[in-house]
Amino acid sequence: MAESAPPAPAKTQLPQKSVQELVINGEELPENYIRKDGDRGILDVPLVEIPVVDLGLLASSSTSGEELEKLRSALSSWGCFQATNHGVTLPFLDKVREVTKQFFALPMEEKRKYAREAGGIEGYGNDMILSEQQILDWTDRLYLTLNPEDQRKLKYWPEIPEDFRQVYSLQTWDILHEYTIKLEMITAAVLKAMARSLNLEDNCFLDQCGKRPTVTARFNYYPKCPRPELVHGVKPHADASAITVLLQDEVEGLQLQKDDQWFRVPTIPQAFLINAGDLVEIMSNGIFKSPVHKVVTNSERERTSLAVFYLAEPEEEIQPVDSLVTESRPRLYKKVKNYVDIYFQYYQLGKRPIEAVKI
Ligand SMILES: O=C(O)CCC(=O)C(=O)O
Ligand SMILES: [Fe+2]
Repeated sequence: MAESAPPAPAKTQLPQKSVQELVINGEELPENYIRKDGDRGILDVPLVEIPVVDLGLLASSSTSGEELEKLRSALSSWGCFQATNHGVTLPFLDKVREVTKQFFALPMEEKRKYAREAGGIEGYGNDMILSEQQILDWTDRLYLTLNPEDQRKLKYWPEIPEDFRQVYSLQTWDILHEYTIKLEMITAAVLKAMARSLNLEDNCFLDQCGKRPTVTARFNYYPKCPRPELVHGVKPHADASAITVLLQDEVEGLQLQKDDQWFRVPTIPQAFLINAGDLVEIMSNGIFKSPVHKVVTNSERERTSLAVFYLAEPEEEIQPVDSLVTESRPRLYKKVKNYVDIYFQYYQLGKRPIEAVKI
């Protein structure tokens, strides 16, 4: 990154207990989960109809004009869209949802085999503790690197439920591997269409992310919370990715901020919610928005989701595409590499990481 060096990262510490254990033991809400901001009673916000984009139509040149415009408009206003007709069948999506639920339902000693280690990021655990004052999110997670394949840490890939790693139906690939491959195609098609929607060369966003982009998966589990208004499922943030592909279950919880107002995001069983991340906001010189979002929990139902982050190769330089910098639209962001490092350093200070690269 350029001149302004961010502060050194705090060492991640091992969490004492998963949120699930707190719930099982019927413990009082620990102090370090209770929000100190005054923003209470926020569960009942308006539902927003996020634009739905048909990825099949985007791909076909005879029909793509209108769909491209929908994509462009959705990403420049909301920063996200519901992607349908993406080529992944509903039974397969349901299978992914099911193994996610099965994993978090395993006995604690089984899940602990995949526990995150001190100083590490990957594996199973609760919110990563980055600073002492941090208010923890009401969530447990399993965090894995999917790509490049040679960087997978298979010791964190659950063997139970067995579908997670082993044979799915007649194929030799495991579910998560298969899901990774399907998402590779979808993310490439979407990043190309995003470029095309701005009259740019198809590969201009993809190329900036490098030949070996990092792709990570975050399986999120939000146990029921006796006092949902006191905690965050996930506190407000924007993603460090180029794009994020989110698979929600049937329980609502995601909220999106636009013009200082929060909106509930609906769940659509056959759709992915795809959002722009900070890298796309930078590359598009601010035309596409990396939306601030958060998750609220509820006292009646637990919720799971799977977020897949398509990131850049760490050493690749990301910057606004030349032709999007004009006299009327001056360059908004500096050149940046290793954005994930900057991201966590600013996040722990409660700042929006993208501020670090604004000109
Ligand atoms: O659980 C969700 O719906 C969203 C999770 C999320 O924002 C994230 O993992 O970055
Ligand atoms: Fe997110």
